[in-house]
Formats: sequence, C-alpha cells, structure tokens
Amino acid sequence: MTDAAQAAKRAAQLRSQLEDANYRYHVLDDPSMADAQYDRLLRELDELEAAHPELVSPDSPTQRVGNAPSSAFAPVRHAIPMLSLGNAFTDEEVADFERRIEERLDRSAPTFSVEPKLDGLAISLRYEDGRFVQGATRGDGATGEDVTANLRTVKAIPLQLRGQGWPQVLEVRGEVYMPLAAFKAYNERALAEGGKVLANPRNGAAGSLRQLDPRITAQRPLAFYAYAVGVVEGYELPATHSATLAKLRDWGFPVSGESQVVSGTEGLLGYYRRIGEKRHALPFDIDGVVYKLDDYAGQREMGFVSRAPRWAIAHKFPAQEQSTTVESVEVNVGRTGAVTPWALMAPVQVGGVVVTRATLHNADQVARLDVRNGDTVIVRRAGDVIPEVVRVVVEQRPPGTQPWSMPSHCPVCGSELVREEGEAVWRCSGELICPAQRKEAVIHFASRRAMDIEGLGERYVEVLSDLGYVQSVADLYKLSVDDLLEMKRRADERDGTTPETVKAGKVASKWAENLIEAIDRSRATTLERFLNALGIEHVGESTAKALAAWFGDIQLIRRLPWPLFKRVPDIGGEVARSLGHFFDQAGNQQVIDDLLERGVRIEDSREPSPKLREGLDLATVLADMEIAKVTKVRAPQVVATGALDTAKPADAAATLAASDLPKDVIDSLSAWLDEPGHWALLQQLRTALPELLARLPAGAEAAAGPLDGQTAVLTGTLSALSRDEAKAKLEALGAKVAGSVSKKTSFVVAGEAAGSKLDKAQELGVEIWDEARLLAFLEQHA
Ligand SMILES: NC(=O)c1ccc[n+]([C@@H]2O[C@H](COP(=O)([O-])OP(=O)(O)OC[C@H]3O[C@@H](n4cnc5c(N)ncnc54)[C@H](O)[C@@H]3O)[C@@H](O)[C@H]2O)c1
Ligand SMILES: [Zn+2]
Repeated sequence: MTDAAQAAKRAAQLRSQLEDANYRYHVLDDPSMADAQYDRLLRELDELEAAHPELVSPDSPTQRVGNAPSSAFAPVRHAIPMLSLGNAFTDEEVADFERRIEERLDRSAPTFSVEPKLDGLAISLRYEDGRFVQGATRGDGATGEDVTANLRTVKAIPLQLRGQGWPQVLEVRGEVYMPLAAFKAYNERALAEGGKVLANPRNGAAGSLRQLDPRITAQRPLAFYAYAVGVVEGYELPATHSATLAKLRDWGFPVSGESQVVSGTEGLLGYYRRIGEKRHALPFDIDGVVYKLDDYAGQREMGFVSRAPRWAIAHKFPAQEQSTTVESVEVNVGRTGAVTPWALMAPVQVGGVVVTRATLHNADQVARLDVRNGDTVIVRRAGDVIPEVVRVVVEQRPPGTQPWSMPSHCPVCGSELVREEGEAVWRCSGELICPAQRKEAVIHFASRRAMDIEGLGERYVEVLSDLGYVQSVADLYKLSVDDLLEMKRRADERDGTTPETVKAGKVASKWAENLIEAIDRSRATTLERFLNALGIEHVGESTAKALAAWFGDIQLIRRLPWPLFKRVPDIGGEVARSLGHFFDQAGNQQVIDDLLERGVRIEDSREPSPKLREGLDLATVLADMEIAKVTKVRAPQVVATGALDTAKPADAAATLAASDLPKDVIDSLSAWLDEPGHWALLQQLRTALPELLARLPAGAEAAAGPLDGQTAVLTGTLSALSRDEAKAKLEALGAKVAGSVSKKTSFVVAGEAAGSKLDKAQELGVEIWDEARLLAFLEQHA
C-alpha cells in the first residue's frame, strides 16, 4: 500500500471510531472510552489530515463541534456559533499559542483573561428585557437542544437579571456542572437503592440536563458558571472579556472566583501551576484552564479555525482517567485481616504517574462493575487518591471470560475467608497466624487491656516480626534478653541511631531485662484479658468479659460449636459465628496451645455459670441459628421428628419429608443441611449440649446483684474513682454499663463537665445520679 493509501485507510478508521465515541459521549451521555484516549485519537487524525490535506472533509470530527442535537428536544439555532477550544498539553504548545498571537497582532506579551476549565457542559441562556426566556445546549455548535424547562431548575441561573440597564437581548454562555459533593451523594444513594451510578460529574451534569422530565433534573443539584456572551442587542459591551465578566457578575451570574488577567507565556504558565496545585481542593472537577486573549479587537483580528477560536486555548491537566486492560484481579490482606480486591493492569499514565494497580474496594464493587481478566477498564486517579477502576468497557471484552469470585481461602495464610451477612468486607479468619495480620495481632495482644506487656512498643513489634523473631503471639514467650538486644541493635541501625557508648550498652541491657520481666509477668492473666488478647474479629473487651463470666474456662470455650455462644445474652449471631470461624482454624488453636505450653496461666478459670442451664436444649439452639422457617415454634417439632438423630443428611431429609411438618420448613431445613459443614455442626451440637449440661454446677443459682437487669451510663469526670473503676464496681453489682443513653438506660452517672449524654438523659427523663449518690450506693452494697 502506498503511504497515501495507508493514511487514507487509517483516517477512515479513526473517523469511524471518533464518530462513534462522539455519539456515545454527546448524545447518549454514556462514553465508551476515556477522554484522554479520545483526545489522542483526535490528535492523530488532526496530524494525518495536516500531512495529507486531501483527506480533510467538512464532516471530519476534526472540523466539527460536539454532535447533532437529539430529536427529543426542540432545536435552537445559535446565531453566533458555540465553538469548541483548541487544546494544549505541554508548555511548548502554550508558548506556540502565545507566539502566534504576538506575531499576528505584532504585540509583545499580550494580555489574557484566564479561567479554570470546568468539566461540565456548555449552554447558552437567552434573556430578553432582563428575563430568562430560553436555554439551549451547544449541540453541534450551530444547533442545540431547547432545555429551558430543565435549566429553570438550576438555582444558580438567574431567572431575572439583577440591577438595571441590561441589554435588550443578552445571550450568556457558560458551563452547567455537578459539584463533587452532589456527585458523591448522588452515587451513594444510587448504590444504596441499587440504581445506576454516574460515571463522572460531567456525565452527571449532561445526563441530568438532558432529562425529558424537569422534575428529575430538579432533584439533581446542578450548578452553573458564566464565561462568555453570545448575541447582545441594544447594549455597548466593554472592550475586554475580563470587563464583560465583571458585568455578568453584576447582573447576577456566578463567575469563577479564580478568573484573572495575566500577560505573556510566563503569566499563562504561572496561572496553570497555581490552579493545578489547587485542583484537588476545589469543590468541582476541572480538566484544565482556559486562556483567552482579553481584548475583543484582538480576538476579532485573530478569528477562527473551523471548530475553535484562534484567540483562546484550553491548557489541559494530566488526565485523571485512562483506559487500560486488566491482567488479573488479585486480593490483598490488610493488617486487620480485611481482604481488598484490586486489579493488576497493563501500565498506564494516569494523573501524571504510571499505574499498574487499581483498587476495586470490595467484592460487591467487583460484582457491580463485573470486572474480569482481560477486560478493558477505565481507571481514575484524582489527586492523592488511590487509583480505582470506575468502569468496564463491556464492548471490548474478549470472548470466554468468567465473572470473578472471591477466593475461599486467605492467599497469605490459607485460613478461611469469611464475610458476615450485610457486610461489604471479607476477612481472613486466621487472626493469630496470618502473617499479613501479625503486627496488628502482636500490638493488640500486648496492649494494656489485653496481656498488658509494658514496654513492647509498636516500633519493636515491627522489628520483631520483620526479623522473624515473632511468627505468632506465642513466640513472645520464647524471647531471651539476647534476642531483644540483637533486635534493638538492628532497629537502631535501621533508624540510623547507633548508640555506641558503654553506657548505652548498659541502658539497653537494662531495657531488655525489664521487657523480659514484663513479658514474664503477663503470663499470669485472667480469662477476660486472654480472650480479648486473641484479637478475634468482633470480640472486644465486653464480649470477652461476658464469655469469661458465662463459660469460665478457655478449654471449654475453644471447643464450643458457635451456636452455643448465643446462649449468652448480648452475644448475637455475628459475634458467635466469628468466634466459631476463629476456633475452626487449626492454626489459631495451635497458637493457643503454644501459649498455654509456654506458661500462660489463666488464674481465674472456673466452672461455667449455672445461668447457662436455661435454653440449653437442641430445639432452643436450633431456633436461634437463623435458619429460615425454623422458628421457635417449628424447632421443637423438627427435633420431635427424630430427623436430626439419623446417621446421614440423606436420612434426615427422608425423615423430614415423611413428617407432617409444613413443606416450607422441610425445604428450608433440607437445603440448610445440604450446605457443607452444617451436618457436622449438628453432630458437634449433639455432643456438646449434654457435655456442657453435665459440667454445670448443680442447683446453685448465682446470687442476685442489686443492679441485676439495669443499664447504667457514665459521663463526665468522677473525682473519687476512675471511669473504669466505677464501671467495674457497677458491673460487679449486676448492672450493664453502656456507652450511650437510650430509653433503655436505667440511670446515668454524671460527673464533672458532663456533656451531651447528660442532655440526652434529661431529654428522655432518665434518672440521673451525681457522684455522691454513686459513692453512697457503692458504700451501701460493698
Ligand atoms: N470519552 C469520549 O468518548 C469522548 C467523546 C467526545 C468528546 N470527549 C471529550 O470532550 C471534550 C471535547 O469536547 P469539547 O468540544 O466540548 O471541547 P473541550 O471540552 O475540550 O473545550 C470546549 C468546552 O470547554 C468548556 N469550558 C469550560 N470552561 C470554559 C471557559 N472558562 N471558557 C470557555 N469554555 C469553557 C465549554 O463547555 C466548551 O464548550 C474533550 O475533553 C474530549 O476528550 C470525550
Ligand atoms: Zn490470612
């Protein structure tokens, strides 16, 4: 093929691609490529046409503005066309632009009006005798769409001009845009309601303005700013663009507060940098800045090319969105065990840096976007925000792809990945063994309310785990003074602090001895502390305390099937299942064995509480397991069929089918039994229930406390005792101590400088105790 033939072929290809993109972008408001890609293709076509002028045709995308208006709206002719703008991407291109003006006008360092380039859509507003009469989109520049009714809902657009002495006819041109906060709020709501999310704020503005029903437009908070005038009749405009903007402001139009007047290339580039630094702090998206020769006489002299003026140019910021392809979807396990899916992608420049990874946030987001290996995606990176995949270009999906699914096990430690119903996040359940969670696990384990190992700061935990001294929390009890000294030496080296004096050596060995002593002291602990220290998801201090009070013994707790945890009031399904997952991991159990073997002693181990006796039968437990249709009424009937005493799930299903239970109960339970693990769980329950019953001390009900069944809330500062002490004392008398005031609160203890909780208590008429009353009560019941 000849060079010319090849160019013609490529030009045809580019035109068809660009025309398609134009239609999707301008008419459907549903772009199929990133703007940067569109700009690149348009440039390529521009250069081809420059090199081969015979290829230029009047309908080429390089010659045309926007797209023909949609027939859904009445057409509006623009007496003065609404044009596009030329683009500059580099400093050199800006210098070239400025030089062309200098040469043509024979002036040095001409003056420019400079403005941010908001990323929305251009509209023209027509005022007659000061009243808003018609508003139109840009369309193809010559003809736009009549969207007057929709524009009337945009609060920033004046329906009546302010002041007086306005032109008889005035066309104001500007950008309708969607502020970022409104965009975010809109998408959050759309997500919650299962609706379609907006791809970006520009899309949101265009889609909202081109709604057929103005009531829908009215619900979408759009804003507007003015940057030019069109037809003006019966009025002498000022001589410059900047003075015209000032007039527009007087008449009641929002005009960018960032607009300025500068001169020469230096002035232009300086403005570009200043706005660039502010870009991410602005409450709206901008994709660049616009430079306009300020005086109208000069503008007239410069004139136009086919689709844009020669006296203005848009200087674009590095694109925030790009398209690339996904090589694979991977998951990352965070310090707290949360699993985040992310995309590994072909390298691409976004927002000025090369990126190869983009977050996919969570499994729901992957499903919503339906990202698959090999997909072409749009990646967005705004400011310091982590790059994210915002959209899949489904049209470009290769054949034979499969939807992605979350792996069943942690890629780091192999423990099960679990997610609670209604939660977005999947987690690794290997809290004690997962290397990804190790540092966090050790820090929590050693913390004051857990094992309370004084002097083991975060910095040392980092080094201990990085150097491999501590693989799990149990390894803390293997450390020697020499290990610690070696570790400290390496930590100091790493941080660049190298104490070399003998004195420093002495200080260090004293420190190591103290720390070993603190570790040793922590061996003697309580069940509550120990349970809290394990760092089980959803199990904090108060759950640890409840578990300790009700079950009394770690050896019992670590073997319980999860539904039995729900026998404790205040422990719900989520917490109970989380405990179950944790104790199901052999690795976690191993660490508990190691801890006990290395001398950790739980000093307050005792019998389980007799209060457990209530409801400790298979029917009650079954009813509590959240199996659909197996209710409090149905569970005893299920147990009575004997189906659960059979040898295999199939036998159970047969027995159920033959029973006279309602069909929906039978179906629901059979389906549940079919799921892996559920049959085994039933067997465990059948063994654990009688064992637990046998361990309960006979008869002896726990002595009733004077505050049994009451809920207290502490607020403000007490002088005679700390809040923790007050809490412990109230709990010892049977009260539950809650963090916030509600109708269920029995009384509020208000210390010095009590705040909103006290107000709330007064509002709800909850009883209020001052410190004196609390002390008297404690005294009385000591
Ligand atoms: N992704 C796609 O498929 C696709 C398709 C077509 C177009 N596009 C994108 O659309 C843009 C091209 O559209 P365009 O022709 O509107 O050009 P443009 O957006 O680059 O520049 C012209 C427009 O800038 C706006 N503008 C904002 N602030 C302004 C100011 N202070 N003064 C003057 N104008 C201001 C106006 O709306 C004006 O019409 C490019 O960014 C291109 O990437 C994308
Ligand atoms: Zn893991």
